[in-house]
Amino acid sequence: MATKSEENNESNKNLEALLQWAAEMGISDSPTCPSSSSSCLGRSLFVSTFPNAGGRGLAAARDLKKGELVLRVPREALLTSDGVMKDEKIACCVKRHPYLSNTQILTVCLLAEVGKGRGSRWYPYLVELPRCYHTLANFLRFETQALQVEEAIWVSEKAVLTSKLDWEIATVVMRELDLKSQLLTLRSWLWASATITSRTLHIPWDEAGCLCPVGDLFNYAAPDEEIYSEDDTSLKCNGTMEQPDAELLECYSQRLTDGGYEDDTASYCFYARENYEKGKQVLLSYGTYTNLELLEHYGFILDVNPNEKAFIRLDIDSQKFSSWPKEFLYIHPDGSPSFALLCTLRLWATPAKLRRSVGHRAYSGSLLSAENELFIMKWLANHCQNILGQLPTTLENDELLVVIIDKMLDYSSYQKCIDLLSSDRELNKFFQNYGLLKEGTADYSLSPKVKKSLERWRLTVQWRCNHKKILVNCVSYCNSVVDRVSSDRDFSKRMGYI
Ligand SMILES: C[S@@+](CC[C@H](N)C(=O)[O-])C[C@H]1O[C@@H](n2cnc3c(N)ncnc32)[C@H](O)[C@@H]1O
Repeated sequence: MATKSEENNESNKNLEALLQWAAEMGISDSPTCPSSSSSCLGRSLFVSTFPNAGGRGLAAARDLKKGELVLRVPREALLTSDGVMKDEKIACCVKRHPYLSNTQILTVCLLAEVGKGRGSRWYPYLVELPRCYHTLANFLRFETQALQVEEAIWVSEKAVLTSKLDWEIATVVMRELDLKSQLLTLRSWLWASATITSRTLHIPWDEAGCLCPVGDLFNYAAPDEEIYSEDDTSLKCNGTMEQPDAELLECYSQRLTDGGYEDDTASYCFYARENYEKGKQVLLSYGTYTNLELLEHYGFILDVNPNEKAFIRLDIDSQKFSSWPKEFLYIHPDGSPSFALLCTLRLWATPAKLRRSVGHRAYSGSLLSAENELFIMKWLANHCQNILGQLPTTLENDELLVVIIDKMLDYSSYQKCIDLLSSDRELNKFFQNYGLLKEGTADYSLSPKVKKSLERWRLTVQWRCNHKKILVNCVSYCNSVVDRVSSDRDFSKRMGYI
């Protein structure tokens, strides 16, 4: 077995080979001043490791100015379905199966290129791809259940089932392509589709996107809040004060990226989203995602995510009271209800015969009456508390569990973890699942398989912690509004309650 230092040497060599190949393909971080260097990086960017912000990523090689072009990747270097299908055999095979989705086709193309080994024109890129992903489709049952929230479990189970179904359908084509047996497995499919969901970038001619060598080394930062605010009613209501405009939302989301394919130079271009000091990590916004979406598509979550939303089941038929779609009814990370949720609750708490006459005020975000506001705030606080009470563990439990899992991930031997086992039932269950609670197992070291599972489990516990924190924040938020409205008559007057 290779030692850690042998592995590091191997990985450095692979990275050097990638950067040299990329330079030969015309990829450059100095697009205005081409150089004949053996690496495509070094003038604006360099590869570095950021243990708490995405692992391997790109850092500024000099002070960078906001808006500066920092990397250009020519179309020829992009791994796209049409690029791979220049290979006649692959093209013919794929074309015989018109029912395949664009994403299935790109997944098959990626596996076909991997199957070519050194014969692939993207070989130096392919060997540098991660070996393992923590996107939801890779979660085992135990890890999925640990999300605790029914809707989140459903999203996770759907991701697992969809991937399996996609694989079953695509297997026929992969057989026809004579792919090696190890590339035909569900495991390989999950690897390839996670590579695609977590690394592709948007291109105008293929909805599956493209794999962008070197450009896919940028780690993620959420888009700036000022670009798009959920409570921006002009955006959501589009003048009618009633229906959010899907086209407008789409157009806003398209702007939330710091890179894009440019026809005039036939290349993917990346721009600095802000000023960066030399040595700082240069980040890219892949789009606006909640933590569950980040977990589903990218396999990580952000502890501070301005786009996080806690969707809660309302137990009321919200459609009867307002025209807001369900996806607009949620709680912000600071505990405040979304504009649409507030509006819906205010109308729901209004007597039926008055609803029509106060509708326009509710839709413009106005409070309806002190009584109405007190009622909905108390109701919402109570509702969040009930939801928290029904979940199997408390926020405090979960926070402790994350600390314990971190310790376990630090320890290489099972022996060292054993003391921690008595502290948590869920932890015992985890080890039982892997048959590690039998006598005589204390000397085992944690296998890579168990470690990967611990990492995925940590993500789910971290996700539910964040979700519970939002519900707790909502209770505090509602209570503070209740206190203010009921105790401060001046405030109530000022706000037009009385
Ligand atoms: C496009 S790749 C970025 C480069 C990647 N770190 C690598 O080593 O190849 C996207 C992946 O990087 C990781 N990542 C990106 N941004 C992150 C962040 N802010 N926090 C944690 N992980 C992040 C996730 O694993 C994600 O799926």
